[in-house]
Amino acid sequence: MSLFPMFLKLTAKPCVVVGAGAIAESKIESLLNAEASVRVIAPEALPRVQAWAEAGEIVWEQRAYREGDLDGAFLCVAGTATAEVNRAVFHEASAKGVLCNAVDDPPFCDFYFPSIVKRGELQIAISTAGESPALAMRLRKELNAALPLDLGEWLMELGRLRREVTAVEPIGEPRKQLLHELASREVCGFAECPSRARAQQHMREHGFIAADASCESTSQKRDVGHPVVGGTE
Ligand SMILES: C[C@@]1(CC(=O)O)C2=NC(=C\c3[nH]c(c(CCC(=O)O)c3CC(=O)O)Cc3[nH]c(c(CC(=O)O)c3CCC(=O)O)/C=C3\N/C(=C\2)[C@@H](CCC(=O)O)[C@]3(C)CC(=O)O)/[C@H]1CCC(=O)O
Ligand SMILES: NC(=O)c1ccc[n+]([C@@H]2O[C@H](COP(=O)([O-])OP(=O)(O)OC[C@H]3O[C@@H](n4cnc5c(N)ncnc54)[C@H](O)[C@@H]3O)[C@@H](O)[C@H]2O)c1
Repeated sequence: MSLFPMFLKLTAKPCVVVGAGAIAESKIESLLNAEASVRVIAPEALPRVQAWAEAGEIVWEQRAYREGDLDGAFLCVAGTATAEVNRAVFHEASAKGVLCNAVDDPPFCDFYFPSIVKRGELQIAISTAGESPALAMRLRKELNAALPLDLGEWLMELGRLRREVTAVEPIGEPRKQLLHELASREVCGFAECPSRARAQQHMREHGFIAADASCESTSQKRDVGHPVVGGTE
């Protein structure tokens, strides 16, 4: 099976989760992390789901699923422990063009949940197309242990630097080459931020900034040092 990988912007998008047990809870959490507008439909909910409802972070409708619940939804998760209910959700979703994941039931999924390695805005999503979720999990742990813990902070700094460069330097080969150079961790990881100095030198040479402009980035003040490798999960 050839799956199409993508990263969705879910902010404020109406998402429905049917079920509020352990499995649904983890899906609700990842939807909330993506700032989705989450509506949960389930007769019973775990304490964390109840707490989200009490805090107004989700809407919980305390009842069984019924047809029509997906009206206006962008995406849904069928996460009850009853395959028939999950499949009914999937069928309504298909009829209405709503993307659906029926947990652990591949024929009734339009999309799969991947294993995720996260460092700030950096996300690596792993899928085996359902061949082996256990392998996806193992690779997630291996990547997590191998990647520097401060990668997210460094990426934020890199993004800031990139915006500075793209604001003044027109699209073209020199800009592209410079951005590749800046994205080299070996360059960016040092306390003196030669990466920023390099960007300034480049922009000076091309007349975008005054010759005496100084470097005011936080990366200059912070000793980023050598990358600390390894997450614990
Ligand atoms: C990645 C992760 C994300 C998440 O769930 O959020 C995820 N499963 C995870 C763990 C996991 N799931 C299972 C085990 C036991 C070991 C094993 O079976 O291998 C473990 C490991 C464990 O729990 O230790 C059982 C299982 N899973 C599926 C079936 C049905 C089937 O295969 O037919 C069965 C058999 C059920 C049964 O026994 O009847 C199906 C799916 N599981 C998927 C995702 C989608 C494909 C992902 C991909 O593309 O690879 C897919 C297709 C649909 C979906 O649910 O989205 C998450 C790891 C998160 C992390 O990194 O921590
Ligand atoms: N718990 C696990 O560790 C685990 C691991 C892998 C797969 N799964 C699978 O994930 C699914 C859900 O597991 P779980 O542990 O979260 O189940 P659970 O029994 O804890 O929770 C089920 C939830 O579904 C709700 N529900 C039941 N009937 C409903 C209906 N008609 N309409 C709406 N909501 C309804 C319940 O109120 C409850 O909130 C199951 O298919 C299970 O096999 C669970």
